[in-house]
Parts: sequence; structure tokens; C-alpha cells
Amino acid sequence: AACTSATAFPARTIDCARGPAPKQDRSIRTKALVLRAAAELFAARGFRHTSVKDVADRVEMTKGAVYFHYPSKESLAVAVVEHHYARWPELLEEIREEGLAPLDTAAEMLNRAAVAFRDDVVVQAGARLQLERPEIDATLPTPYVDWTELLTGLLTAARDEGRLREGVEPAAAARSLVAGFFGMQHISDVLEHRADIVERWREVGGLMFFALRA
Ligand SMILES: CCC[C@@H]1OCC(CO)=C1C(=O)O
Repeated sequence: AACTSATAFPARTIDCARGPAPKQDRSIRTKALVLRAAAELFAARGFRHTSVKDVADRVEMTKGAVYFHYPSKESLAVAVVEHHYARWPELLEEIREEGLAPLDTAAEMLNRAAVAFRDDVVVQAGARLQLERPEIDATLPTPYVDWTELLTGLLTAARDEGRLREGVEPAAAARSLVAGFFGMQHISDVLEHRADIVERWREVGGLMFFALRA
């Protein structure tokens, strides 16, 4: 019987008996493989020293096949950075299910972000590409602002519950957390390729949340 796949975008009618149209799903899978290969190369070598040919070779495709999915190296960089930022709302949804108090939700978000910066090559590549913005002729998402907004919301909720230290202003505290995390992950990356980022965040984040809690 024909039915509409609830997970596909754009929604399409597929024959549930036969399953999704293999061609489209193959294309989605190929696009994801190309993106991951680009992230691995951008994270390791940076934007300038990565070519579309390098990406194509890594997934054993022709340059033309890569260009079918991503028309330029810049569009690959934009996609990697967009996928970097897409991680955080997903993470917030996961953590919200734990029903933690707002300040603990904020702390857990950043603790899990530290793990993602250590383990997730798309997150690592997005961070490196943001540093290389001046060399990338494309409109990349503005860095830091989404985290600042997310943390401001959580710290405002904490203040309204009387769980934020007296006199702490939520937006200013959110900017401080973002600055602290950004600097910490950069130092860990430069000195240890982020191998010690979880321990370093335990130090920096531990002190900051000690200062923030009522
Ligand atoms: C959570 C701190 C901010 C975060 O750290 C690295 C980085 C990459 O640009 C970030 C961002 O743009 O939000």
C-alpha cells in the first residue's frame, strides 16, 4: 500500500511494502558520507589545504559526483558548520528529558559539549572553520550567539527560581560561560588536541558554576 514516509523530507509517497525509494536514500547516504569526509579533512588540515578533489578521493568518488551534492568547497564548509551547530539543540532536547533544574541543565549541556568537542569530528571541523572564517568566501553562521542565547535562557530561569547567586546578571553570566568554554576548548586543542578537554572543562566550568550558584 502507498504511504507517506513521515521521516523523509520533502515528504514523499513510498510503497511501504517495498520500503523507501532506494535511489533517493542512496543519495542521502552519499551526501552524508561526503560531508563526513569533508569534516575529517577540514578538521585535520583546515579549509585552505583541503580541496574538493581530496574529499572526492577520500570517498572514492569523482569530483563531479561530489559537485552534484555540494557545488563548491565553500558550500561544504557551510554545511559542516551548520551541522556543527545542529548538534546543540539536539543535545538540549536529550538533556531536557532528564528534567534537571535550569542551572544543572546548563552545566550538563556544556559537560556534554566538551565530550562532543573531543569525539565528534563534525564539531571539531566546525570549530576550526569558524576560526578560518576570514579565508572562507561564504556566509557562515555567526559564532557563539546561539550558545549565549541558550545559556541566557537557562540562567534567567535559574534566577527566577532563586538558584542564581544574588547580583549575577543572566546574559552577562552566559557570555562569561561561552568565553570560558571557548577559550578552554581552544587551549586544550592547541596543547593536547582536546585529549584533556573534559578535565579542563571540569576545572573551568567547575569554578564558574561554583560562582554562579546561589
Ligand atoms: C560554547 C562556547 C562557544 C563554542 O565554542 C567553540 C565554538 C566554535 O566557534 C563555539 C560557538 O561558535 O558557539
